[in-house]
Amino acid sequence: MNRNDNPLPHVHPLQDWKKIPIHENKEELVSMQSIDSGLLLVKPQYHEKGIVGALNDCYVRREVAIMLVEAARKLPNGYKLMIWDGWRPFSVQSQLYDAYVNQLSNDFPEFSEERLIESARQFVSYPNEDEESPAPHFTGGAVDVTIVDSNGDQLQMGTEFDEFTNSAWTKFYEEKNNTEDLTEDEETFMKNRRLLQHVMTTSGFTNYPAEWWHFDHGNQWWAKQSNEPVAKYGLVKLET
Ligand SMILES: C[C@@H](N)C(=O)N[C@H](C)C(=O)O
Ligand SMILES: [Zn+2]
Repeated sequence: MNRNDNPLPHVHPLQDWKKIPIHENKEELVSMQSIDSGLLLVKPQYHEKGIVGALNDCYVRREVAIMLVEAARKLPNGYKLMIWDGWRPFSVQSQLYDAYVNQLSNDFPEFSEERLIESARQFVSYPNEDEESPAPHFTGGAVDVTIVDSNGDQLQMGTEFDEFTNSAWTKFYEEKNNTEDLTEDEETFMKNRRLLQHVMTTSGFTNYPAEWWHFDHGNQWWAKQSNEPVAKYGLVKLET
């Protein structure tokens, strides 16, 4: 990351989500590889990147799996939803968090400890295993996804997965469009993000505003964004 791509705003876009009570409904985690809808592609990114402990599959709560198929059905003919990540082991979340804090502290040595942590948590959740406020990917209710077209190509969204820059903010191109003319490519990124937002949010997911690829259902981030008084998914472990 270069200094002109400072990860600002450095505040977490969701506030006070930790106070939302969790009434755990004990739905099981299901393997996305085992779902044969013909509409989903499972490409576990952290396994592909060689992160130790990352699974070669994506697991989500049962209802979330059903909702992902529903979202994929809303795509144009031949398009598929690509699932990059779902439930995460503690070791994977910790490695992602530590690596990003280290990267930020190298790139921005002048940052105070507080600013470093705030900036890091904008893009990678602290690996909190507290029952009252678990990291979203510990609940089986968080997914990282994109769209693949009928040629098997990923739609261009303007950033790669886990590119932690301002342009990863879901509304980045919408806001740019309000103040200047977008290039043809930028128009495409904006429209592709709109399509992903549409199929996911009309299927019951909420989007995390700092990442166009991250969606939630049932956990505290979802409850916060959809004004639900309680969350239904808390900390869950994968039975092996
Ligand atoms: C690391 C990235 N893919 C992601 O999922 N970020 C959110 C904020 C998280 O770690 O919970
Ligand atoms: Zn995510």
